[in-house]
This record gives sequence, C-alpha cells and structure tokens, in this order.
Amino acid sequence: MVPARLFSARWQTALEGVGRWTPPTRLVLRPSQLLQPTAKLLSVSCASCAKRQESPRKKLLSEKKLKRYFVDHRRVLVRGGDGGHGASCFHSEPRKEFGGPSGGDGGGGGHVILRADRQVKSLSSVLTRYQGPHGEDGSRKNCCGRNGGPLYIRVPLGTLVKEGEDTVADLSHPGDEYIAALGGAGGKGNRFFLANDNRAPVTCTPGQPGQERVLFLELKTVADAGMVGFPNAGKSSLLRAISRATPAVAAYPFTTLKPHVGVVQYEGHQQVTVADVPGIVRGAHQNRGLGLAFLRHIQRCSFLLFVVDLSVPEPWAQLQDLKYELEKYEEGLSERPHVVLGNKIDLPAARARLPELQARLGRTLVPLSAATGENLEALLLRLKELHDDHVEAKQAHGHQPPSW
Ligand SMILES: Nc1nc2c(ncn2[C@@H]2O[C@H](COP(=O)(O)OP(=O)(O)OP(=O)(O)O)[C@@H](O)[C@H]2O)c(=O)[nH]1
Ligand SMILES: [Mg+2]
Repeated sequence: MVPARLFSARWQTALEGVGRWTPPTRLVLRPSQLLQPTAKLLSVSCASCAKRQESPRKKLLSEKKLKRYFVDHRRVLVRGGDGGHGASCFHSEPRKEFGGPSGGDGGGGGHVILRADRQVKSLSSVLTRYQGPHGEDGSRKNCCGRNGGPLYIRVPLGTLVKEGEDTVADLSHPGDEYIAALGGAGGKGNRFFLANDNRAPVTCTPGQPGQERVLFLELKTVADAGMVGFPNAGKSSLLRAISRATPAVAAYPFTTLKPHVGVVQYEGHQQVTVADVPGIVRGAHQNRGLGLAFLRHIQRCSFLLFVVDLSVPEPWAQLQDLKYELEKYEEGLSERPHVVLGNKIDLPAARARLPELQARLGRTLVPLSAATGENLEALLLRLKELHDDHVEAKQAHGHQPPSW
C-alpha cells in the first residue's frame, strides 16, 4: 500500500470529490524502492555499501553476434601425414664388422578424422586446412620410426561430408567418425630387403605421401520438429514458451538469424527437440530472404510445425506459400507429418479469422497464443503424438528413418 503522505496536498485536494480514484501505475512504488533513499542517507548497513557479489553469468550474445559465430558450411582441405622414410645402414661393431643391414622402417603418417561431438554447436571452430602428423623416419639399429597419431576434427552432430557432388558421410550420432584423409604408409628400411641371394641390400623406400582431399562440410540441424513460418509469425516466442531455449523475440522481421534448438521435456524423461529456424519468405527457394541457407535445416526434421500468424488478413495464403517453398526446395518436404499452429489468437483480429481457417484445415490446426500461453497444452500433446508416431515408424523400419 502506498503511504498517503507520498502525494502532495495539491494532489489530494484535486482528487477529492472525484469519486473512486486509483493511483496511476507509474506512481506505485514498491516497498524496497521506498526504503532505498533512507538506507543510503543513514548508511548504517555495510552490506549495502559492499560490492554486490553476483555469481558470474555467461554473457548473452546478441543475435547478430551469434550469427557471426554460427557457421553452417565449410570447405576444408585435409591432408594425411606423410609416411617416414626407411633407413639404409649397416650394423658394425668391434669384432663384428659386417653385422648386416640394420635400417629401420619409417612410421606411418597420421590420418585426419572427423568426429561428431555433441559439445560442438557449429562449424565455426573448423579450420580451412588440416595436415595430419607425419611419421618419423626409420633409423639405425633396426629402429622403426614412430607413427603419426590421428588428428581429430570435432564437428557438430548432423554434419554432412561432401566431396564434389557426392555425400560421403553423415555424422549424425555422437562419436560417429569418418576418415577424411589417410596417412601415408611408412617406407621400408634396407633390413626389409635382406634375402638369401642379397645379404647386403642398400635399397630402402621413401614414405608415401598422405592423402589429400577437398571436402565440403555442411551442417543440418538435427531436431525432431522444425518450425516453419514467415518472419514475425511468433516461432521464437513459441519455442520460448514450450522449452528453455531463449531465442531473441522482437517485432521486426528476421529477428532470428540462426537456428535454435529447444528441448521439450515430457514425463518419464522423454524429450522432443524443436528447431526454430529463421523466417521463410516467398521465393526462399530462389535464395530470397535468408531462405536457402536455412531450408536445409528443415530438411532434417522428422516432422514440421507450420506457424501462421492469424492476425494477418489471409493466414491460409501464408500456409500455401510456406508449403510451396518447401516443395520447391525438395519434393515431398511439405508432405511430412505436420501440424499447423495458428498463433496470436489473443488478438481480436485473429479470433475473427479462426473459424474460416479451422473450416479449411480441420484437426491439423492448433490455435494458440505464445504470448498468453493459451492452448499450449494442445501443442504439447500433438507434438508428443507426432513424436510417438515417428518412433513407431522408425522401429517398423528397423531403426531406419522412414522414407518421406
Ligand atoms: N499478441 C501476440 N503477439 C505475439 C504472439 N507471439 C509472438 N508475438 C509477437 O510477435 C512478434 C514477433 O515474434 P517472434 O517470436 O520474434 O517471431 P518470429 O517468427 O520468431 O520472427 P523471425 O525471427 O523474424 O522469423 C513479437 O513482437 C512478439 O511479441 C502472440 O501469441 N500474441
Ligand atoms: Mg524468431
């Protein structure tokens, strides 16, 4: 309650006789605010003067900065390590002048290996060229050179490895590995060529050069559900409402510049991952807007959540456009199991358009409001249904993803 003495006598007289009056919200002060000046004046508390000790929190990056750190494709030159050369020498010691050939073999060069790692979120940490460790040369006294160890490149889950037009690997599970470049074999020392008819070979062979390849790494976000919608439809707001992900929300188009994945938790530790990808505009398949770069993130999702803004004049046209763009990008993409989320039903204009869209779509439509949380339970239930159907289909196909 606000103490009466806070208002001046002039205010009090002006307000008398007006009837019931409630103070405007900006005049309402919280008790902590009222006490603050007194505490400062008296300065009796050491604690108030002490520097506030807050636990260090991770600095939140703006969406623009995140975009800079988020790299979803990379061209990489990988080269395996060269094999070490074989040695050519002869053993000799007092009283054993001709001890025979004793040149050791060279060590093998190290492979360059791509490994899927859950900790890595984008390809920004991947460099443009990698060289595997070389093998050591062989040496005297039959000593073989040390092998070059493997060089691991950590990549995010859902990385596709392409060479030219061909996809050579798909690293979608933690720990998946792909040998990007083989190390060269080590050369042979002259000891290797010792034979009955040749007791003193001088021949030794050089190590093989490592394999060299140019690979294209492409990241496709791996999530169960993908949110597809025009900019400002409320995709990020929805993801915030149903998961603990915190994508930026603002009233201008293209607020989201990189995909965000949120995890929706259900009872029994069941989890469904949902990806919020940047908004899609008409002509996205021709690379308009941020389109093409992010349509590939949708390609990987098992089922889709079309988000339409019910407050715009013709929401069904938005849905048609979205499906058209997906279909143009990849045939059959819009046919995947999906549900249409009619967002912003808290607005009167949206409520007015709801019956018409409901008549067109029937059960596929889930009207809701990310802002007020209205009908979010229906979305969570449908999401679980879609997920369960997907898991069943996967099991029926012997753990193979169903063909769309
Ligand atoms: N009234 C109302 N406003 C909403 C609702 N959901 C989102 N908004 C508003 O719509 C605007 C856009 O929301 P976002 O969540 O950023 O939309 P988006 O689809 O992620 O947009 P992009 O990232 O640009 O593709 C914001 O101003 C939100 O506050 C809703 O249910 N009701
Ligand atoms: Mg967004």
